[in-house]
Amino acid sequence: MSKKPHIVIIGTGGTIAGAAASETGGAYTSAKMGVDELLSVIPEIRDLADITGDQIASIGSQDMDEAVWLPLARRCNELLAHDDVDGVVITHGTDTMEETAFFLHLTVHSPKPVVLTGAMRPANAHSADGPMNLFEAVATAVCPETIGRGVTVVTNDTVWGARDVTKSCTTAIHTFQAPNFGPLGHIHAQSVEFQRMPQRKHTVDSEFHVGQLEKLPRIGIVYAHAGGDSALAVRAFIEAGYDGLIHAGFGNGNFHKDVGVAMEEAVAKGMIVVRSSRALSGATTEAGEVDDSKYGFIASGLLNPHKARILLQLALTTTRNREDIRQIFKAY
Ligand SMILES: NC(=O)CC[C@H](N)C(=O)O
Repeated sequence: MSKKPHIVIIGTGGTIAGAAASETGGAYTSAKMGVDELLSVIPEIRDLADITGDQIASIGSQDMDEAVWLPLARRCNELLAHDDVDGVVITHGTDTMEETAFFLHLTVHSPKPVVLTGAMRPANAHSADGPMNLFEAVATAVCPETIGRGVTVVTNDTVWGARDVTKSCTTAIHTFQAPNFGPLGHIHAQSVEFQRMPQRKHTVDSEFHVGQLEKLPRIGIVYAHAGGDSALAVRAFIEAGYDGLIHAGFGNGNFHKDVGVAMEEAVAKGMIVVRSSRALSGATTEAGEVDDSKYGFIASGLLNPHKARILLQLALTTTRNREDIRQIFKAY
């Protein structure tokens, strides 16, 4: 009999490890169960792989930040460098799962699978989605075809690419979607079928290294709405000495004229200003109503505001040159 793959499951918390007061719903608390307890609900996972559990945090992912991201990326790099580790599965709250996935997509330097999963229903709820999601995440991590596809998210029988996936619904178990391209693949009866590869640079081709980094550049996000009040938020970030700013704009990254003035002030102070969109799909393009070359802004392309923030944070660890950063937004 051939040796089973070795998968490390890293726990971070979230609803998948959450406990509700009642099995039929209602209030609950995230991050109550450790990896071993999760595994005890689905012993069949051990038929797929030899599993080692590792707990790096126990939080609701609304509290996720660089204090967890940096050690998590280092831990993944460390583990995957070992010949006897075939992949990593990370259990995570769903609120910021897409951000952690994209951060790792750009900072883990291995072709081996890194698969994030979570749940919308607490572990002790009826029809909890966590056990099947965890089982399918491990099935994806042991699948040889997952190698080289970058960091993935597995939920609801579906494999999503870290760059594309977003939480689209506040409560439904089919919350994860990739509005522009759809999933990378599907899972049926433990077998994973892929349809496509991510095209942009990631993992082994990434130039971003978290090595000894203790913190990330400070980037604020400002949300567009009818009226120009967000100019106040832009100026608050300028005064706080932030390194950059993402504008979650209207449609193709448009901004109210008063907010545009404040964004130009940010550029004049040396901040990098990226235009993204509050729309759910489509790219923020350079050739729209805004001429970025006139303002010194950068367009985020298909990255939503919170993923554009991560790419800008990492870009600023390598360069402060606006044109270089513009090229980074075209490459990743
Ligand atoms: N469904 C969830 O995982 C959301 C729970 C929690 N807010 C988290 O993201 O960790």
